[in-house]
Amino acid sequence: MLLPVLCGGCAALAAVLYALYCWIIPALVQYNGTVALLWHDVFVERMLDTFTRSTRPQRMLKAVQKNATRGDPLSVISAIDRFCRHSEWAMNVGDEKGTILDSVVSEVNPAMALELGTYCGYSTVRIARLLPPGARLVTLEFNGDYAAIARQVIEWAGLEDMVQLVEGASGDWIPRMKEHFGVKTFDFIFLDHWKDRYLPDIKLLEECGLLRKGTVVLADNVICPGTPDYLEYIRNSPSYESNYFRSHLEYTKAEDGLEKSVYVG
Ligand SMILES: C[S@@+](CC[C@H](N)C(=O)[O-])C[C@H]1O[C@@H](n2cnc3c(N)ncnc32)[C@H](O)[C@@H]1O
Ligand SMILES: [Mg+2]
Repeated sequence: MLLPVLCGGCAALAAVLYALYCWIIPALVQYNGTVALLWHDVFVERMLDTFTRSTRPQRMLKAVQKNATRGDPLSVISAIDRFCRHSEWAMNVGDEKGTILDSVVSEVNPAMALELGTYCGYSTVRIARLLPPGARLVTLEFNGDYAAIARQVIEWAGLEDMVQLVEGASGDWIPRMKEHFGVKTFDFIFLDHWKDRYLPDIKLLEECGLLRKGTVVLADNVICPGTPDYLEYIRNSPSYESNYFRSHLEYTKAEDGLEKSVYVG
């Protein structure tokens, strides 16, 4: 009498677990940004780091060394995108938002560009490959392990001559930009570091006189994880003309986007 009930219970539990594993978790991870970040950035990354005794940036670098051609930035970008779509998600701006980034960089054609948040150098390579001859990109990363990987990725792409990768925190380095790099103002700035730093750092860039009339500031992840205080400021300040580019969180179908803001003085 008890056996059929127990077997029925086990079958129902197995069906629920199967549905969770095959449909519910994958759908949540694809369409819900918060779940996606928790799943990929906390759960999966920690598990893979433990099992492989390596880090995600190290695994990404290996994918570049195995699949990309030295001196060919596009092949580096493709190798990273393939790794992130088929092996492991990572917090690069990604292929979908990357095409928006490309079009803004091409439109601005900056002689002097700044990136806050290098990680493994994916967006650095995307930006640097589009710069005109003689242009420079300064990119800031405060995590020494990420910076070491990014240097190798940038070198693999053959772009080391136009990129200055600085290891340090934005709050410390922005006030030293003029004196240290001989920068007058930036033509293009890509904000993609921790989201609670967007607002203090744009204000710091203003205070330090690093923006000129026409400087274009492009901010990633303004919806997911989200930068509400920055959006409130940049959209309501008379010093900027601001537009939202709707897209998706890197390598998922959850909504995210880029905010392009032109400094008008
Ligand atoms: C989202 S990742 C950058 C991704 C990269 N832009 C890309 O698309 O390939 C953010 C990076 O910013 C770095 N970061 C966060 N806050 C920072 C700060 N205040 N100064 C410098 N680096 C920072 C983090 O260590 C992390 O590597
Ligand atoms: Mg980002």
